[in-house]
Amino acid sequence: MQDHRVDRGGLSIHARISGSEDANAPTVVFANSLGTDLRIWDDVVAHLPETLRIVRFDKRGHGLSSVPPAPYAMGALVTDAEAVCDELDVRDCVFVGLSIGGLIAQGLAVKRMDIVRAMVLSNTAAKIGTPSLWEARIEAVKAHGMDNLADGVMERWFSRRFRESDDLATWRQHLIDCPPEGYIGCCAAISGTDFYSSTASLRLPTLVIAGSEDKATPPDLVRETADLIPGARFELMRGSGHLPCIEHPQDYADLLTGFLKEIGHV
Ligand SMILES: O=C(O)CCC(=O)CC(=O)O
Repeated sequence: MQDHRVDRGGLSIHARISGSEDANAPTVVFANSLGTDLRIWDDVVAHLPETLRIVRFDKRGHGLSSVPPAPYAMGALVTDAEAVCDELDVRDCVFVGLSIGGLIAQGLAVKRMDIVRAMVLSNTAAKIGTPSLWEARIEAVKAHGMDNLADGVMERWFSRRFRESDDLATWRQHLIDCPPEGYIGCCAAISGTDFYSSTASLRLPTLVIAGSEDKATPPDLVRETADLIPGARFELMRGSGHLPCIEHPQDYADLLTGFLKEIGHV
């Protein structure tokens, strides 16, 4: 495993490579969700074929990346992902994006077909929420901090079964540890993003994953985005909330591996 720092004009984006050390190996890139860092993929990565080169990164304002002042533009988040891929010589990858990571995937696929050969859009949509929802979330964080948000977020992130387990505390703490500036910055980026037209123009192999108990991006919303892309396959993970990679990592890895086999990436 190698950690990298990708310079973005004074900002530093933290990236991690695991799996194959061969830069020519088939590559899978993972982009995570709001209020999380690249550790959400740990248990999925452990179940993927060893032949893959796996690249993960913390978007700006999250994990070990820099925290510039909010607000952030979606274009900047997409350019961060592009810079990570260019710096690490990623071409023809399968780009897996969860929630805001899925927005980044859609933006990057439109911009850089040489980088993205296929996408996995997980618990995401072409447009997530409304500007008023995001404005209220931003004001709540400014007024009361991350702790105050945590109970509501856990309800949207996880199924009831998971919320009653001992594992919840770890992920709740990750959310509370997220820098408020980074969280607010990314809320603003989501608020300003509507990819309906550009995503409808995409023609590349796409797997779309939803969680039956996802209250942040419910299955119907996710399916609507799958329907925009001709040939996209929609999969519903039963008993999962917004973060199926944490709740059911083996099943999630199996879905990814099946898709990678279908498109000849493993
Ligand atoms: O998870 C995301 O990236 C955005 C959707 C969201 O707001 C999830 C949550 O409720 O925290």
